[in-house]
Amino acid sequence: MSNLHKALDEKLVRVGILGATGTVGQRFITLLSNHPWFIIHALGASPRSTGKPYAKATNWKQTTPIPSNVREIIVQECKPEHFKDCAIVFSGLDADVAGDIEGAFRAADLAVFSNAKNYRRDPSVPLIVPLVNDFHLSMIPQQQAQHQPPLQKGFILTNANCSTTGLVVPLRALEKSFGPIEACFVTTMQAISGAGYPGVSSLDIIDNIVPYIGGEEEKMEWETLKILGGISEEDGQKAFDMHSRYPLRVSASCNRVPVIDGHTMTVSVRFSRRPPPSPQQVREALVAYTPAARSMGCPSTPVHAIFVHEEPDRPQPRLDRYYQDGAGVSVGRVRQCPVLDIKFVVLANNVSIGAATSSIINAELAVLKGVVKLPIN
Ligand SMILES: NC(=O)C1=CN([C@@H]2O[C@H](COP(=O)(O)OP(=O)(O)OC[C@H]3O[C@@H](n4cnc5c(N)ncnc54)[C@H](OP(=O)(O)O)[C@@H]3O)[C@@H](O)[C@H]2O)C=CC1
Ligand SMILES: N[C@@H](CC(=O)OP(=O)(O)O)C(=O)O
Repeated sequence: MSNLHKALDEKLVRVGILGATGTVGQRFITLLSNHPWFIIHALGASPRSTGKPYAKATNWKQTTPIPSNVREIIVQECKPEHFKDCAIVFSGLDADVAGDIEGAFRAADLAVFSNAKNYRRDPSVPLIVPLVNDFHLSMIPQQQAQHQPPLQKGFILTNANCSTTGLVVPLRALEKSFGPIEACFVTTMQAISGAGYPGVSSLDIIDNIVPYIGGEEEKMEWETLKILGGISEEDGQKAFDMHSRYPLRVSASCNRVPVIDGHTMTVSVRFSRRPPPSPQQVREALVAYTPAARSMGCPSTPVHAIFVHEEPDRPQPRLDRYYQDGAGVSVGRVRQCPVLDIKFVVLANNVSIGAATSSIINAELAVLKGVVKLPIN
């Protein structure tokens, strides 16, 4: 065990949660209330909630009770002064307000780990799915140096759209084993909780499928390229290469289905390599995939980044979304595709690995890599 791991086990790191009362915020609360390194210190939400004890402010929808250590914490306005003692600030803010609030927190030299879409396209902000592209953390010093005035500790790091997250984990595993993928068709069946609370009206979604989620297809199509791309450097300036060295084309079709949690998607891929790998080789590569976060000892990383089902009718959201506490990605039905090369089904828990769990593993990685500055570093 490293000295840093030992120090983290002995002294908990204070963290705050913005948007703590929402769907993603509640998942943060559940996961962080017994985290081995982090302790919840401050909570923020909208003016509707501020000044109230957390238990009164939130409309709790989790299957476990509100943790006793957060029930009485008074919800604050999302202003940096209330979070100045937090080494890490997680954000589950509504995208309508996340841009300004997260920007103000960064300017106050706070480290922000965001679930919102607002900064994902920013060329200085990493978009990190921790089971895939942890090395994009190396962009943070440049973001801090370019900020006016330059920052010592503050930055914004985002995680991906929940559907993108489920897609890129198996794609990375396949590219690692078989080289570039040049085309990908993906069709999603997305849970209602993806739209927050109260989200989609029951009259719209019961006995129905809604074949449109605003902005979702575009996000899947470009976020995938930023996440799977490398980082290039010219004249001392780093830039995300958007998978441009081996162009990948993604076509996404997104649907809302009457499932509470867990985004399912069907995926077909074409590899550059000829002949392409067989379904059995693909299965083996997915099972063998071990992200750096696991080898580095990030405590929230799942044992199996990808669990491959052999049964012909899995994964299913109701049965598989809480496996490994929702932290891994489930894959099944790996088989030949008569149009592209290989097709399979993916299930990812949108609120866990698709949101809060990814943010938390990103923060664990940032601590271990010294990107989050702690007195114990
Ligand atoms: N749900 C999911 O599966 C995923 C969501 N995301 C993203 O995560 C973020 C949160 O989503 P989700 O939890 O579903 O959304 P919710 O609508 O459930 O929660 C939104 C949160 O933002 C707070 N908020 C709203 N307005 C303000 C304001 N003016 N000032 C401060 N806080 C405010 C709310 O506080 P209050 O309760 O006081 O109104 C609440 O805590 C969004 O950006 C979303 O796009 C990303 C991936 C997956
Ligand atoms: N739009 C996603 C959830 C979400 O909020 O995505 P994003 O963080 O990319 O806006 C869904 O409906 O399932």
